[in-house]
Amino acid sequence: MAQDTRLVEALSFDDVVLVPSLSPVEPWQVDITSKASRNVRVNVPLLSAPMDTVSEWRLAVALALLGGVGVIHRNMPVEEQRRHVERVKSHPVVELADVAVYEGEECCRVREAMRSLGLRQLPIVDSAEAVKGYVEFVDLEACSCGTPVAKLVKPGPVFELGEEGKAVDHVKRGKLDAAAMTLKGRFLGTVSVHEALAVYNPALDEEGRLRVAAAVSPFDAKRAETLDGVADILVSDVAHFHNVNVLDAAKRLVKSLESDFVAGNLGTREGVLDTVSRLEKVDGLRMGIAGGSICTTSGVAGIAAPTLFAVMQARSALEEMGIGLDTIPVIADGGVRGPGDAVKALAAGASAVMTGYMFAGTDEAAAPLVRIGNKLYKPYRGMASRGALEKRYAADRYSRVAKRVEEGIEGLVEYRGRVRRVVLEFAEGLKAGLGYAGASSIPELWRKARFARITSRIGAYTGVVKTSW
Ligand SMILES: NC(=O)c1ccc[n+]([C@@H]2O[C@H](COP(=O)([O-])OP(=O)(O)OC[C@H]3O[C@@H](n4cnc5c(N)ncnc54)[C@H](O)[C@@H]3O)[C@@H](O)[C@H]2O)c1
Repeated sequence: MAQDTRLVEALSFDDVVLVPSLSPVEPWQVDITSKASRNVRVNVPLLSAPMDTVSEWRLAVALALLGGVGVIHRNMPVEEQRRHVERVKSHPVVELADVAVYEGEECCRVREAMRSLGLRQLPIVDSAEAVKGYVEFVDLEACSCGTPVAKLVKPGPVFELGEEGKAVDHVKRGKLDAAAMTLKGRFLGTVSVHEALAVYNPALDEEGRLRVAAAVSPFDAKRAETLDGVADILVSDVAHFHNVNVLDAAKRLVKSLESDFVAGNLGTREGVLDTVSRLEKVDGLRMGIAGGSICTTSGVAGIAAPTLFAVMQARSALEEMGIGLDTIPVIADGGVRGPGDAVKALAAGASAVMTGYMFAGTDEAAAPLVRIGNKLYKPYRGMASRGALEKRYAADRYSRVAKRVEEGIEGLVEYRGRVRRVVLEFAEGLKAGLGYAGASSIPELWRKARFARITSRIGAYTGVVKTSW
């Protein structure tokens, strides 16, 4: 029977798994650096979605310090959006870490990783994350006997080492500035090897400033002009980029742009072919329609391009045009609940994932904390929800009303603390995933990954109520 082209298969994250492969790498050796757009490298392939409960300067700073990129939302006047972008660009690049003390095998791993990354110092911060000093491993060779030698290289009011006798010993036996030791402060705990390393890898531009992106509508030339050259990336933020009017507007818009331009959202191979062939400049593709946890487009309009399917479609289109996945990076946007979904998106051809949900409950997300009973939450809403649309029309006189229907909901997500933990756990999950797939980098994952269809959900997330994370 001839295949009915009116019915294609659109896979989403829960329809597939990646199958394990012979692996030449340990998870901690996996390189997860990637690209957010043609000219913007990231150390963690993670972008925050331009949503008004999520992405403002505070989250964008925290995320860039951790190696990803925040996309400032456009639900505000353009001058205000530009101030958010500038605030990120002018933020000091301080590497954040708590006090780190390493011993034995762990120390050897730190030494190895610090060497490979060319790192020489670990900072000490207070609870407000102000840097109080730097500890340097001056004799890394000493690791094999389990005794890293620490030296304070930038004295300041440091910390009281308290009952952490180990730390005191190391520091005393080392070359820590004695004067600094007597100052009162607070012991701030320890971090794992990976935490210490991840926080040392901020996403920076050529001038050493934090990377940041900003959302724009292709119809809003003034916004794009105001943000061009200030934000590293301008990210198109419309539900249906594959619309003749949107394409025409984007065609005019990109002509004079200096910043990278990411087109989207797109969901199909045809959409990508039309976009890349019509626009002079496409530096990334934002793929996925209706996949988000707060998105109701599929219910309201019967339309969806599930994120995994959309990434696969982009990959076929780029292959058809002979364009490398590394040249026009694909961003998987919508429905990414954690690193497992992200590994699948990357394996399908994405260079990075975009999420609002994973960040919505963090301290740094734009919405205020809400207490209900004895539990803490943060508001989270779709950008096509009633509240978000009302705010947009009120704040932005250039907005046009194209539809009179809501395509998103407003709700609450559980508070989940600092964004640092979310990103570090995410990075560790990715490394584990690539390790299972036998890939030491994302481009290798593109080549090696094998998917399998599954007939029902497997493993965890069934029945057992999680008490952590
Ligand atoms: N990623 C998603 O799945 C998704 C889905 C819905 C909305 N959203 C978000 O919600 C916000 C509002 O999005 P928006 O695009 O609806 O608002 P919008 O009013 O900014 O629409 C922009 C343009 O996109 C085109 N367009 C949008 N929906 C269309 C449709 N159904 N048919 C034909 N053309 C259409 C029209 O030209 C419209 O003028 C944005 O931030 C958007 O990213 C995202």
